[in-house]
Amino acid sequence: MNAIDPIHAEAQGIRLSGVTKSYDAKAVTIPPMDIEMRAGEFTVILGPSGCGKSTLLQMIAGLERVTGGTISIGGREVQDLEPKERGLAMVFQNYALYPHMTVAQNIGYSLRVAGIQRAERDARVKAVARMLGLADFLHRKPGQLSGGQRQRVAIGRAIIREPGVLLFDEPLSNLDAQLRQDMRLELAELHHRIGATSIFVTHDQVEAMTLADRILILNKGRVEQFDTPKTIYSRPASIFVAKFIGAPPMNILPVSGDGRALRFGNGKVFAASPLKGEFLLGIRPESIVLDRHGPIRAQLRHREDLGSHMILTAAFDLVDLRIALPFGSAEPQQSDLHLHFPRECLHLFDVEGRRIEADFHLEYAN
Ligand SMILES: Nc1ncnc2c1ncn2[C@@H]1O[C@H](COP(=O)(O)OP(=O)(O)OP(=O)(O)O)[C@@H](O)[C@H]1O
Repeated sequence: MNAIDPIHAEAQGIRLSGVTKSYDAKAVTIPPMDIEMRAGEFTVILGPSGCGKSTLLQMIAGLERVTGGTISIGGREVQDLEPKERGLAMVFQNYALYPHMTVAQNIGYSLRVAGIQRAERDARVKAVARMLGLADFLHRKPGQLSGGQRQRVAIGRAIIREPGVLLFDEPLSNLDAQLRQDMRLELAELHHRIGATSIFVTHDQVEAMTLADRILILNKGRVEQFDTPKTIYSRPASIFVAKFIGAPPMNILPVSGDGRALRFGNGKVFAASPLKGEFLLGIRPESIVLDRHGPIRAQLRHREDLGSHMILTAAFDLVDLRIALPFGSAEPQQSDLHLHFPRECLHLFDVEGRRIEADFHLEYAN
């Protein structure tokens, strides 16, 4: 133990090979999955309700059995081991604290079970409590704490044994918006201090973008993309990812290519490109530029002022375009909008919704 960071874990890498899960013979919840999380990495699992986030986390934790495949932690196969034999700890959404025990007893519980001497236990409980800002509450019962303090106790209880892997299942979802934000920052800092490999399940894309080294996006149990927040945002691997990250979601426009150009907007806008067939072009609302000389025309239908920014909805060709304007931008004075789509902000997908890297540039026909 070192004097500044009393809790420091030996981080363990995690590897899933061909892991599958079926709760019953009729449906496959997780088709074969191969992923690897590096030692010390912070992975956020993100996806819509029912996509299998908790199932995946619980298989790693050992609370659900795998139907097939292997899970290794630190190079050791664990899929047949009990949760307590896997060298990990878990923090849940409902804190599951012992109500009759004090904060100190809750945090130190696993050390007591492990037969660690009182003096050492007390010293470690105090160190963890200091780290989590709980030093003044050690003698209180969970019922005398706020939601955020209770969640810190649950985290303290998880980290005190210095697990190589920490698993979080929506730990912040019961907290109000301000507390969520504070706890998010605390968790990020804690992760850096402890150094454990962390896996965090959430519905919240802001949590995912701010906490993760890499985000694992699941769709019906399949991995859509597993990459850094920056890459997920700037080079989404599919329309599913493109629309899942970012609010309002990315605009998607049908385009068709004749081998020389991709045309959209009644053929008035085209992209010189050798692609042939039907495609989908994506542009984020915040990437569209209002520009008096912009060659793309759209009809303003609706505006929503959100304080920090404004969202315009405008009819373009057969779709409604969403346009996000930062706070302080000049508001359009008429319903006839002139827009510009910067080339570097355009994404191209095939009709199945998979990203295509293609060389093209926009041109306009008058
Ligand atoms: N014990 C179970 N028995 C049968 N089916 C289950 C069981 N647990 C989960 N499922 C099913 O497996 C699928 C994935 O569920 P899971 O809870 O992993 O999703 P999730 O992404 O965590 O969802 P949410 O975000 O709503 O918590 C769902 O279709 C769910 O109905």
